[in-house]
Amino acid sequence: MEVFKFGGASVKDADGIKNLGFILQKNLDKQLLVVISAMGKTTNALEKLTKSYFDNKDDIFDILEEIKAYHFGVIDQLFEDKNAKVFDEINNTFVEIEWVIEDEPQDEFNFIYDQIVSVGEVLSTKIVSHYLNTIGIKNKWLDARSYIQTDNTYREAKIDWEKTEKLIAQGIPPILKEQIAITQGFIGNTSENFTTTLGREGSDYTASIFASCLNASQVTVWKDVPGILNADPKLFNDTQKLAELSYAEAIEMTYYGATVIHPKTIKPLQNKGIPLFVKPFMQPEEAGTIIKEADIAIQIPILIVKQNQLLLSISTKDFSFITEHHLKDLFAAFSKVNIKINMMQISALSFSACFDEDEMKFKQLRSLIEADFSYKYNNHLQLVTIRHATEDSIKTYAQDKNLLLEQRSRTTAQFILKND
Ligand SMILES: Nc1ncnc2c1ncn2[C@@H]1O[C@H](COP(=O)(O)OP(=O)(O)O)[C@@H](O)[C@H]1O
Ligand SMILES: N[C@@H](CC(=O)OP(=O)(O)O)C(=O)O
Repeated sequence: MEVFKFGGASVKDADGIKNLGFILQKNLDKQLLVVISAMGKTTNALEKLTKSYFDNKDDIFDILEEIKAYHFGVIDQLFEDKNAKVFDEINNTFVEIEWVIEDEPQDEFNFIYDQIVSVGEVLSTKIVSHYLNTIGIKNKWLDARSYIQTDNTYREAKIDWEKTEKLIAQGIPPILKEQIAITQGFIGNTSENFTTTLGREGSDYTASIFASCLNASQVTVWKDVPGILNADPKLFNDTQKLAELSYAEAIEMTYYGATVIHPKTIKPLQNKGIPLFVKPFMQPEEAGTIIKEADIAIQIPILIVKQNQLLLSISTKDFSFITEHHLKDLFAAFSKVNIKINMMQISALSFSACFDEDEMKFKQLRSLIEADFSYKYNNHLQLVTIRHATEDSIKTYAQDKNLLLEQRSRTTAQFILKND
């Protein structure tokens, strides 16, 4: 069997959903499980709605109406029969949000976030499933929450692999023998039956979880790019496609911040030796990129840019050396507030760490360290990583820029730059 994953960009409008149908039509000879994200920028809009609800703002119903209008606009274009069941089903799905926002917020933000934001994937999969039925592609809509079991770390839920594997391996193969399965990316379920989400852009990871538990022969993620390129085409011209990548290189790229695939996606596939294809949904016949176990020499520099970085420089209050004892306390503080360090450097008198800007977490971190340490920081920075860097690539992307910190290893050069 195979797993396909369609992201938000591929199902952002009626034409996108028709194109998905076209791709599936060409793959009806396979046993297929299809994972789908929320349509277009729906997750961002639901995030905005959740914040507005939590902050008791007045614009909450306007935001909801906008999300509704977008979804009903798409189904209006897809379904000629205005009495089709899908209209009622989508309406009822929105009622789930209305129930939540009817009362004042009582629960913590992350819990509420997951109950509301998860609805985006429920909506998109219901629409796609009904549409496929109308064009004669027999399919079964599955609630991913009946399979993907997690802990209760809301917004960043951890998979309970044992339970998940059992549910998927027992429940799904008989369905795939009969028809295509359509399910949601990004969402899971706790043992108390509450909805969780796996972290932004987590649908790629969902595809990988299903594939691993079903021992799929391959996974294809359908994207708005020709495959994995040596840089984000939204930021750079003249990018080149990488036809093949090793699992290790793909893990490194996503670790350093290449957003084309969710960082947690590759490992479960690598463990089972399942190849991952990244293909363009607009040119489905194209080869795209294959990620697999192989020794693949990379011939060109790969460029990864992370925006909105904060560089924090920490010293002891009496300007004594930074010792392992200090580092132990500092790492404990970073870990406690859940800040992931993207790059760090230690000198005699200071410890510097670069991480994604997050006002709330940074405030918590400062309150943990300021009794023992003094600090200064710069924000709105860029972290540029060049894998397989050449002198030319370093000259082009880092030299003559406002450089705050750099680090180089045999394969990777990293630069923290101040935006001009
Ligand atoms: N190295 C890269 N190669 C290709 N695309 C990249 C790369 N780095 C970042 N991207 C971005 O990833 C986007 C596709 O990923 P994403 O938007 O998460 O897809 P989806 O949500 O549809 O699954 C592209 O539009 C591109 O801007
Ligand atoms: N809809 C979720 C999950 C996801 O993976 O979406 P996409 O496949 O469009 O990146 C998000 O936007 O975070």
